Amino acid sequence: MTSAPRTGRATAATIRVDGVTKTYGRVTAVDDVSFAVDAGETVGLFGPNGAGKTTLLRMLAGLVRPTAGTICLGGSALTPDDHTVYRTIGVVTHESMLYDDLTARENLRFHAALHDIDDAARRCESVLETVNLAGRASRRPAEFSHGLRKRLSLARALLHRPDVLLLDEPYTGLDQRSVADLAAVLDTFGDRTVVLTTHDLDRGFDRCDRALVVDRGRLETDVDLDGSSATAFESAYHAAIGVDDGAEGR
Ligand SMILES: Nc1ncnc2c1ncn2[C@@H]1O[C@H](COP(=O)(O)OP(=O)(O)OP(=O)(O)O)[C@@H](O)[C@H]1O
Repeated sequence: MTSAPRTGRATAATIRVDGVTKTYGRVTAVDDVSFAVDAGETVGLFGPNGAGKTTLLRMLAGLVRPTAGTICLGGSALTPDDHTVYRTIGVVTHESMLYDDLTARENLRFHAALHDIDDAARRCESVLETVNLAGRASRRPAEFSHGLRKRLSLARALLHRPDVLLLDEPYTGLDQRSVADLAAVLDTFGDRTVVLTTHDLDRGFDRCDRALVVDRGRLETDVDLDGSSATAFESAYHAAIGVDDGAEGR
């Protein structure tokens, strides 16, 4: 069930992370991590609080610069000055990156203009429909609940039809219905590439093809979830972070 990191696979990797480290002063948030994600894979970054999941995801998104190592997206190295590669990714992080004084529709139109999206007006309406916010398009995100803001952030991330979607804790703060809506949206994302962080072993297991378990900044194991049961994954997860089954909260 536990497989080696897929860095040696023959297929062209959409994402390649090589020897990436991130330090903040004396804190090593991410410690010499390497992995690859193939086109069309959905990969979950799992691990306890402070493991380094968000830092890794933010480095993939170009929001944080690695202290050492390289990250390539679609064969191009992420560099601070080359913004073209960022057009191929959509990001949903804890910071919603929404403008509270614009309506939901205006937020999307603004983002569409930044990305020079063809047929922007129609695309914005289509994405609002996708995330089930068409009826609230004229309202401002300041009036939205956490779940609605998350949906609008997702709409913004999908707008420019990215090849890769990066989601930081997508399930946090969502009710059952919103989780189901998110699943439906991700289903429409089809065979494109998704990397997400989560504490939710069950939902992560349901959604992901692969789990990368991170602890204290290190990549501890790489689990093929398609070939695993939920129970086996849970055991592998707890073994990787060095605690007995059930001892670490979800
Ligand atoms: N901007 C920062 N400045 C200083 N330390 C940071 C910064 N960002 C993260 N860290 C530290 O890096 C380590 C990894 O943090 P990170 O947020 O990546 O973990 P995480 O796995 O996402 O945690 P959680 O599940 O709690 O969100 C932690 O020790 C954290 O305190």
